[in-house]
Amino acid sequence: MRNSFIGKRLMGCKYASIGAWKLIKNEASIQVQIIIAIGITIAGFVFDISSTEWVFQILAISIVMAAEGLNTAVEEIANFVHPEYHSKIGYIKDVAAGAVFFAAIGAVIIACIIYIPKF
Ligand SMILES: Nc1ncnc2c1ncn2[C@@H]1O[C@H](COP(=O)(O)OP(=O)(O)OP(=O)(O)O)[C@@H](O)[C@H]1O
Repeated sequence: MRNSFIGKRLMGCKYASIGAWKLIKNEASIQVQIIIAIGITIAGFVFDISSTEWVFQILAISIVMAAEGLNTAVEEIANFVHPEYHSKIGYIKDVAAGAVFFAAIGAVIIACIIYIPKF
């Protein structure tokens, strides 16, 4: 079963869920984003946002968290392959963090479009 096509896909899901749990358990930035995601989800129920608004809100939360997870992986690789100071490592880390910044800006804009008209 483990070596079958479906077995390998199921094992992939298992490893991915373990990775997600490691991110939640070990990474402060992901923990902060989970708190923000819970807060904005409660706001979604309080303000009774539409199905379309839910879709964009869930997409924004997922994209920010996925980008943050990938940024963490890049940081871990960089620290592993070159623990000492190097300008290239600094560049790599800054560029990876920049990707999270793009996702976060998009999420803030989506939140403004959804919630500002409700006040
Ligand atoms: N080995 C290094 N060589 C050069 N610059 C580095 C190095 N490590 C970190 N930096 C610089 O310091 C910044 C912060 O690095 P750090 O590894 O603390 O990332 P961080 O985003 O603060 O991590 P975390 O999300 O775990 O708090 C990087 O964006 C980079 O500019």
